[in-house]
This record gives sequence, structure tokens and C-alpha cells, in this order.
Amino acid sequence: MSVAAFSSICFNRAHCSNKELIKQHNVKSHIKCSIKSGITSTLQNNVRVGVLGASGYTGSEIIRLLANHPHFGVALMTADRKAGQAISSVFPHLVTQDLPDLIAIKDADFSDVDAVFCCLPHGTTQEIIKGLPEHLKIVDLSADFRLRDVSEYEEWYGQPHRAPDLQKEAIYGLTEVLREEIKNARLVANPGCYPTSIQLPLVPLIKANLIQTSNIIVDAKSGVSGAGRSAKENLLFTEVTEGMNSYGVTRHRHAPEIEQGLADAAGSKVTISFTPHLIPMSRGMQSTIYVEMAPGVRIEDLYHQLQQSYENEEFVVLLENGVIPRTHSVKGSNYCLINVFPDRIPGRAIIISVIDNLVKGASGQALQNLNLIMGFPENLGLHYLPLFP
Ligand SMILES: NC(=O)C1=CN([C@@H]2O[C@H](COP(=O)(O)OP(=O)(O)OC[C@H]3O[C@@H](n4cnc5c(N)ncnc54)[C@H](OP(=O)(O)O)[C@@H]3O)[C@@H](O)[C@H]2O)C=CC1
Ligand SMILES: CC(=O)N[C@@H](CCC(=O)OP(=O)(O)O)C(=O)O
Repeated sequence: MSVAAFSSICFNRAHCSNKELIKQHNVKSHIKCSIKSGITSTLQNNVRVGVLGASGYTGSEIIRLLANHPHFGVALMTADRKAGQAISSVFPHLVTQDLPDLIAIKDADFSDVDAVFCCLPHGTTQEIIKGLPEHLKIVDLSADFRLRDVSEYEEWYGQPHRAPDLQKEAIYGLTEVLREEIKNARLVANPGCYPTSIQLPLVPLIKANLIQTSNIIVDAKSGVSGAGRSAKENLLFTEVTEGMNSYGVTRHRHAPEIEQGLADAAGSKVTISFTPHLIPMSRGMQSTIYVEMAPGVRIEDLYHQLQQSYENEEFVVLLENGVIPRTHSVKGSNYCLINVFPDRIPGRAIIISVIDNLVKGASGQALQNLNLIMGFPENLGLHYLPLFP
């Protein structure tokens, strides 16, 4: 999307009620206005959604987004250690929502549920999804079904794949790239946050043969919510604040996921240098990507290609020439902002891509995907302006 279109869509969305959107798309639904009443009775909507792992960061983010969705209502929410609690005691920011209590997955009755967001740790997810009833549409936010090659999963995740048959039917959920396949999927493997921020700018450039695939270097940084809500020593305030650290150097498990997507775009194997960093902010992610342009290609060609590829996309925005994408400019929203700059070394370019790891990097993209699967416009429930600063 262009910058002008980005500003006008943000303005129009902010002034467009759910009712108007439904009129536009000619779909019936019961709606309560959460802004007027302060309470949303989500069960009156017509697609009944389960959130597995609702007591985690991505699960609660799904619930926040669904509060503005005209058709999806939360019918069921699960937790592990927090099963039995009210969601408002785990997440007081959700107190205004009329939601069911958290239950254990083993106690969940899915007979009246149409679709689930699976927001569970990788490694636990394959067994759980294997046990779900066949009628459910599933968007899995974990990494358990992202790698098509089961042996590659086993190598990078250090454990056997427990549902290789299901792996065959999983569709990778990078919405802007695989939209048509996602529409017909039963199980979508939602991409990781780093892979989303990296593939969105690189895939169109690789498909157009504008950059060399042998020399891609990615320096990426994530806010701490990327690591989930469970307590870990390296995530203590004292460990994270006033400093930053690289991790997973040369062996982060997102490398094969990114390489799988880039290889699909290139039609041949791609290997990248990828180093993630943990930085002291709660949400947000920046990927700074160093590439070598193909012979004869100029920086304007990269810019033009990205402009063309994303001019009709609502959530991927190429900034004006020279404007630097900032994580502040996407916080709380489903946008990915990108730009491309000439390096001082001739023939090289620097691409900067920012997302909110919990929205476009997880729950927002998951909602885009479930909208597609259920036949709705993919932007429903996603009209949040970035929370600046
Ligand atoms: N955070 C991010 O930015 C992103 C995360 N992801 C992926 O999404 C998934 C969820 O991440 P996130 O929300 O951050 O994680 P959290 O740690 O914040 O939440 C995990 C959730 O899963 C539940 N849970 C944990 N273990 C089990 C189990 N054995 N059986 C059933 N439920 C269990 C937890 O319940 P309880 O609270 O009761 O223990 C909690 O509800 C992960 O696979 C993650 O890698 C993907 C993209 C980005
Ligand atoms: C800061 C931090 O720890 N981030 C996580 C990535 C979050 C994510 O996308 O994880 P999944 O692939 O499991 O979905 C990590 O590096 O493992």
C-alpha cells in the first residue's frame, strides 16, 4: 500500500463502523457496540471461536482483536496452569468483555465450536491438534506445522514430529503471499514473527530476480513479549532492561522457516545469515536486512517492485523514499512498514521492516487467516491504528 493510501485507509477505518462494513459485505450478524455499552457479548456472533492458550500473550491478543470483530465470538478459552480462573483475573485489561472462564483443554467441548486459534508452545501443539475434532478450522500460531520437511523440524526443534500426516495438509499462513491456498485450508501454520518481518520484503524482490540470494544478512530485534509470558530467568526485568543481547547465533530455529519461504520464491535453495536480538521493549520487532542487488539493478528498481507488489495490500506499507520505519509506528496494529535504502557499498541495499510481533507477527496475521478461511474480508477486526508513541 502507498503512504497516501495508508493514511486515508487509517482515517476511513477509524470512522467506519462494523455495521457499515457488514453492509458493504452483505453479511448478517448480531452486534453489540463495545464502545457504547462497555461490554461485548461475543457469543451472539455467528462464528464460534475457541482460543487454546488464552492465558498467554498471543491468546489474549486474539481476544483483544476479536472484541472488534463483527462475526467471530469467543465460545471457549483454555489454559494450563491458569485453568479454572476468570480471564479478568489473569488479564484485567479484558475485564469489560463477557467471556467464558479458562478451562483445561481436556475439559473442552468442541462440538459447538467452528474454529480455533491454537496459541500453545511449540512441541505441545502437534499432539493437541491431532486430538481435535475434524470439523474444526485451525490456525496454529506455534511453529509445529511450519516446516514442510518433517526431518528438518526434528533437526531444528530437537524432538520427533508427532503428527506427520497433519503436516501434509498444513498451509503456511504468510497471508499476502499464500492467500489463495489459505482460503481453502483446514489447518494453517501461522508464520513466526521474525519470518513474517523478513519474508514480506524479500519474497517479491527474490521473485523478481532483483537481489542475489547467496548473500542475505538479517539483523533482527524483538521486544520481550516475543518470548511468551511464562517465567524465565533471562526475561527478568534486571536481565533485560538497559541492555540488549543476541541469541540463537547461527542456530535460531526461524532460519529454516525463513529459508523455506525464500527458496519457494527463488525456486532454489537459499541460505541466510540471521541473528536475532532481545531488546528492552515489550512489543515490536525490526529486521534490518542487507542484500546485494543483481547485476544492473538499481535501488529504484527495488523500491518500484515493492511499491507494485504491495500497492493493493492493506497491511504492508512501503514508506516514502528516505523515511525510516520505526517500531513505534506499528505498535498494537497489524501493519508491516518497510523501506529500502542504498548502502554506501555500491551494489548493496539495506531493507528495514517493522511489525508488532504480537499482531502482524502472530495474532493479527492469524485473524487475517481465519477471516480468509471463513470467507470474510481479511481485514475484519483488524482496524487498529498504531499506538504512537
Ligand atoms: N509471543 C510472540 O510474539 C509470538 C509467539 N508465537 C508462538 O505462539 C505460541 C504462543 O505464544 P505466547 O502466547 O507468546 O506464549 P505464552 O507462554 O504467553 O502462552 C502459552 C499458553 O499456552 C498454555 N500452555 C502452556 N503449556 C501448555 C500445555 N502443556 N498444555 C496446554 N496449554 C499449555 C499456557 O497456559 P498457562 O498460562 O495456564 O500456563 C498459555 O495459555 C507459541 O508457540 C509461540 O512460539 C508466534 C509468533 C509470535
Ligand atoms: C524474543 C523471543 O524469544 N522470540 C521468540 C520468537 C517468537 C516466535 O515467533 O516464536 P515461534 O516460532 O515459536 O512462534 C524466539 O526467538 O524463540
